[in-house]
Amino acid sequence: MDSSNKEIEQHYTAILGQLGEDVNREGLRDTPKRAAKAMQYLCKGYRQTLEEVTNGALFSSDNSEMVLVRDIELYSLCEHHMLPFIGKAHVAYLPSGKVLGLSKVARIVDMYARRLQIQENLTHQIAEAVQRITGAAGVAVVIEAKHMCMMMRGVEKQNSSMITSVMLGEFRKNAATRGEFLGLVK
Ligand SMILES: Nc1nc2c(ncn2[C@@H]2O[C@H](COP(=O)(O)OP(=O)(O)OP(=O)(O)O)[C@@H](O)[C@H]2O)c(=O)[nH]1
Ligand SMILES: [Zn+2]
Repeated sequence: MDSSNKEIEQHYTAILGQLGEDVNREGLRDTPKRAAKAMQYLCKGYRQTLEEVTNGALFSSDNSEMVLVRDIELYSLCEHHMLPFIGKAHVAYLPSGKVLGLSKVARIVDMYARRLQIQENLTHQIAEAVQRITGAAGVAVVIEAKHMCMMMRGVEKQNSSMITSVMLGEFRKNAATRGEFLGLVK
């Protein structure tokens, strides 16, 4: 990690120079190092696994009613521009013998958000991971986010947001279950 940080740092120095900056001025002296560290943090999901972030926090339960964790804040980077998209995720599942530690749902969201993403794939990856780790009868994920690449540049639309959803298992098959979920996250 240290040697790759050093390399990223050197690339940032070159980029700053190419952008017309004086890379030796005081305010920028440590900027390549800080930027490399920040980018490593924003992409730390590449170095995590589902097993690691859930840490075995899976508990036996007879409850088969919907578990919903809503309004999980989310910071990711779009893979097209490497600019942030920011929003919230709602994640629900129908337990089938096992429930997941509450915080682990948010940790799963973060693990996939802290990579270069498009929102559709992020939504899908979270749903598949929750399904895989819990063996749930169904999983639903909705993400609503604003993309800086659409706001700060490009088409420059400040008020649009993107909503994506993935429904697996019972949430896909059963309109009433899906309706209950959508009603709760509205
Ligand atoms: N579907 C989807 N598109 C995204 C996401 N994030 C960014 N984009 C879009 O990716 C597209 C890339 O289009 P290009 O034409 O290759 O790139 P560009 O010239 O920078 O496009 P503009 O943003 O329209 O200026 C743009 O339409 C972005 O809005 C995402 O999460 N999902
Ligand atoms: Zn983008």
